[in-house]
Amino acid sequence: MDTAADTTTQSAGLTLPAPAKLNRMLHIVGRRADGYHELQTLFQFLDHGDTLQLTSRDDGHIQFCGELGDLAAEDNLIVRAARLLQEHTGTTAGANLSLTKRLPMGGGLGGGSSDAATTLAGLNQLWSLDLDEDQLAGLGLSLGADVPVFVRGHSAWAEGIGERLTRVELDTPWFVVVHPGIGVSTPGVFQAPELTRDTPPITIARAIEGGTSSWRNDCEPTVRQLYPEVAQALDWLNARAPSMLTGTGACVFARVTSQTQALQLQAELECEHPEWHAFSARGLNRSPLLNALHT
Ligand SMILES: C[C@](O)(CO)[C@H](O)COP(=O)(O)OP(=O)(O)OC[C@H]1O[C@@H](n2ccc(N)nc2=O)[C@H](O)[C@@H]1O
Ligand SMILES: Nc1ncnc2c1ncn2[C@@H]1O[C@H](COP(=O)(O)OP(=O)(O)OP(=O)(O)O)[C@@H](O)[C@H]1O
Repeated sequence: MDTAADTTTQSAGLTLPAPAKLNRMLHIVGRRADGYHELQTLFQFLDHGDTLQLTSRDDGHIQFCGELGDLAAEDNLIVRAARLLQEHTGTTAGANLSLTKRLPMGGGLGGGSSDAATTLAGLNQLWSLDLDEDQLAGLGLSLGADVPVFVRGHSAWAEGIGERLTRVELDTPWFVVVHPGIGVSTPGVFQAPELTRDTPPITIARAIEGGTSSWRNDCEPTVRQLYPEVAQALDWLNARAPSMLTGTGACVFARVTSQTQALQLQAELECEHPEWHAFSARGLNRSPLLNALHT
């Protein structure tokens, strides 16, 4: 039994958050030749998300443990991020990666992208690789367009397919986030003929000066049409507080004025709609990942 080695590995471990994101607004301003859509969006983090435990091992093996349904290891963004870092740096180190999954998969909260970013940043530290933020964000982009914002860890205005980022400061209200218990297909939404793809581009200043009451998500009308459960959740929330879709859904979120109001709304919702899942969380302009890495 290799107790001494286990103890050493344990003491070198890290426990890090992989927070959710919200798209506080999302405009589709065009479509590229490869079919991907050009977006303008405001990203903000939530103080709610997954937790990843990372410990180093010296046999080069990447061992994952966690509940991700029937997702194959080669599709798991955590495993892919770890292998990408190994290939890029040539390190001989391996890792045990253990995930506590709280964010619904494919919910528009960016859980998979956030897990990947936490893996990149955590292993960079654990393996003493010394890659800088730009290098990690570049690697992250090859895993998914939403990964760089989680690596950089600041609220951001994003353009392109979401990879051109400008840091911003947004209001940080409480939110009630609701998953209406169904899965939304992101490719399906982006392929829908009725999707609005020609919103005129605006400047960051105009987006921010317009304020929360002017923010909307161009995917919302299409998602409402394709998924009546999302429409029902939005209508229920909108009757009580200003509410929107995040990403392509399925999650929707209500902006409220206090934690008390958030918890009251969540309790009312859980009573009337036990088939939906809800949580309350506060908006953050700095990701809890940055705080955890720099303490
Ligand atoms: C819409 C956002 O939620 C905004 O944060 C994200 O950009 C979506 O990111 P995601 O869920 O990681 O989605 P991806 O796995 O990158 O894309 C799934 C599919 O959606 C379509 N897609 C996605 C993003 C984008 N800007 N244009 C697209 O047309 C593409 O067909 C792509 O194959
Ligand atoms: N570690 C992971 N956690 C969650 N999903 C993962 C992971 N690795 C790969 N995936 C795949 O990525 C898909 C999208 O996951 P994710 O939870 O990031 O979606 P999302 O919340 O809709 O993100 P976005 O807002 O970027 O669209 C999942 O349906 C799943 O197939």
